[in-house]
Amino acid sequence: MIAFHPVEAAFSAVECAQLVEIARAAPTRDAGLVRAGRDHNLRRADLVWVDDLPETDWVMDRLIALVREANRALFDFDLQDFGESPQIARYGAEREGHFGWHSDIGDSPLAARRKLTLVTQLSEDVAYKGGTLEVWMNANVSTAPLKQGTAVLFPSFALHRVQPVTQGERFSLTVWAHGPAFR
Ligand SMILES: O=C(O)CCC(=O)C(=O)O
Ligand SMILES: [Fe+2]
Repeated sequence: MIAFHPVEAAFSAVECAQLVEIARAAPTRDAGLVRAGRDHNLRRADLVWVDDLPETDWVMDRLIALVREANRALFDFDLQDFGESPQIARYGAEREGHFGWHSDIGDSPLAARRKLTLVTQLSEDVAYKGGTLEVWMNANVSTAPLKQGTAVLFPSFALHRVQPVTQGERFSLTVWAHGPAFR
C-alpha cells in the first residue's frame, strides 16, 4: 500500500496565488472537524469552501482529473463521487494554526465514505515556518513536499497532521473522493 503519492505542478504558481486571493476575499469559517463540535487543540485553521467561491469551477475539474489519474495509476480504489466541496484552509502563526493527528474518515454519512484525500500546497514554502503535512502509514511518517502547487494523495483512513505554523501563514486546498466501503 502506497503511503502517499506526490504530484508536482498540479496547480501553477499563478493558479495557487489566484486561489489564495479568492479565499482571502471570502468570509472564513473556523475549522470544524468531521465529527460535530470543535476542538481547537486538535485543529486551528480558517476554512472556506471552494463551492462558495466565485469562478472556481475549473478547480473541481482539475482536482477530478488529478484524482482519476492517480487512482488509475496507483490506488485502484472503487471511487464513485466527490460529494463534498473542496476546502481551502489557512493556518496562521498568530494562533499557531495546526491540525493534530487524525484520519479523514468520520461519522457523518459523507465523511464515512471518504476514500482518497488530495491536499495541494497553495503557499510558497518561504511564506511560513512549521506547517508541514505529515502522513503516517506502514510504520513510516512521510512529509509532504513543501513546493507550491504540489499535491499529495493518500488513503483517507491514513493518520496525518499539520504541524503548528510558527511564522507566516500556510494555505492548502483539500478534496476528498468518495466511494463504497472497503471490502
Ligand atoms: O491542510 C492540510 O495540509 C491537511 C488538511 C486536512 O488534513 C484535512 O482537511 O482533513
Ligand atoms: Fe485530514
